[in-house]
Amino acid sequence: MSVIRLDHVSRWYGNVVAVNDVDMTIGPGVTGLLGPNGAGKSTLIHMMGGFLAPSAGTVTLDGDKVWRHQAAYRHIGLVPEREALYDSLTGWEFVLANARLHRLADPETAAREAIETVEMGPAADRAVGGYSKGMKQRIKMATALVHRPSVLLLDEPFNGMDPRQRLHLMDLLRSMGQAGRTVLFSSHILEEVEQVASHIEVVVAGRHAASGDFREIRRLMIDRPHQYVIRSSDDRRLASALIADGSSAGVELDARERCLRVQAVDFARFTWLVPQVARAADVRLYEISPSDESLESVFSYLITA
Ligand SMILES: Nc1ncnc2c1ncn2[C@@H]1O[C@H](COP(=O)(O)OP(=O)(O)OP(=O)(O)O)[C@@H](O)[C@H]1O
Repeated sequence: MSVIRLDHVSRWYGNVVAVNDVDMTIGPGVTGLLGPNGAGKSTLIHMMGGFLAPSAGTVTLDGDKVWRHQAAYRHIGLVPEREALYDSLTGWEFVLANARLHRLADPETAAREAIETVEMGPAADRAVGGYSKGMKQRIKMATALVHRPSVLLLDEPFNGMDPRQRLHLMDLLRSMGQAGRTVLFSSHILEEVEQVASHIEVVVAGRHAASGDFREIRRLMIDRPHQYVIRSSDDRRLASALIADGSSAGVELDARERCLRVQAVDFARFTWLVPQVARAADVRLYEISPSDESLESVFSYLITA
C-alpha cells in the first residue's frame, strides 16, 4: 500500500507562502486536489513527487521521507503541468529515454507498454514538437508510467484535452485507482474532479481547506450562505421587510449602486420567499442575482468554514 503523508508542510518562495502548514494523507484510489489558480496545487504535487523540498514539515511515502530519497522516486510517477518537452525527439524516443533513466531491465518493452496504455502507439514515431496539447499530455503520462509506479501524481492533466481524450484519461485514472494505485490529480474544476475522484482535498491560498468525498464538498458549497444583489422599486422598504421576515442573515443597503446586498441562509427558501415578501410590502422586484457564485468565493467560504 502506498500512502503519502504531509505533516505540517509549508513551502515559501522568498516572501510568497505558497503552501502553509498543510497536513494531508493520500492513500490508494483516486484523489482530486481541488483549488483555484495559485492555491498551491503544483507546489504540493512537486513536494509529493520529491521534485521540491518543503521549507518546513515532512512529506513521506510509506513512512520514508520523499525528498532526496532515490528509492522513493522509483515508486512515484509525476506528470507535470508544463509543456516543455524535447520537441525533436519522437514520442517513442522520449518515453524510452525515461525508461533508460530508470535503469529498467527491459526499457523497450516498458516503453511500448506505457505508450499503449495511453493509446499513443500510432503517433509514437512522430516528433513531440508536432503533437497537440492533449497528445503531449498523454506522452508525458507514458513517461510517468514507464517504471510502473505505485503512486501517480498529475498536475492539471485535463487541460487542453478534447472530450474524447478527457474520457479516456478519466477511465485510465479510475482503473489505476481500482487496481490499488495511489493516484492524485489537481484541477480547479469541481465537476472534473467529482467525475473521477473518490476523495477530494481542497486547497485555498496555500491552506488545506476541506477534505472528503464529493458529496461532502458539494454540501459545504451549497449549504454556505449565499450573497444576492436585489434591485427593486423601493430598496429601503424591501430591506425592512426582509429583516422583519428573518430569512436573511444580513441586509445591506448599497446607496451608491442602488441595490440591496442580502446574505441568505437557506437559499431555496430565500428565493421562494423574496417575491412574497416584496408583494406583501408592495415593492416591485427588478432583479435578484447571486453575487458570489465564482469559484473563488466558494473556496474562500470553505476556508473560513
Ligand atoms: N518558483 C516560484 N517563485 C515564486 N513564487 C512562486 C513560484 N512557484 C509558485 N509561486 C507562487 O506560489 C503560489 C502557489 O503557486 P502554485 O503554482 O503552486 O499554485 P497552483 O494552485 O498550482 O496554481 P495554478 O493552477 O495556477 O498552477 C502562487 O502565488 C505562485 O505565484
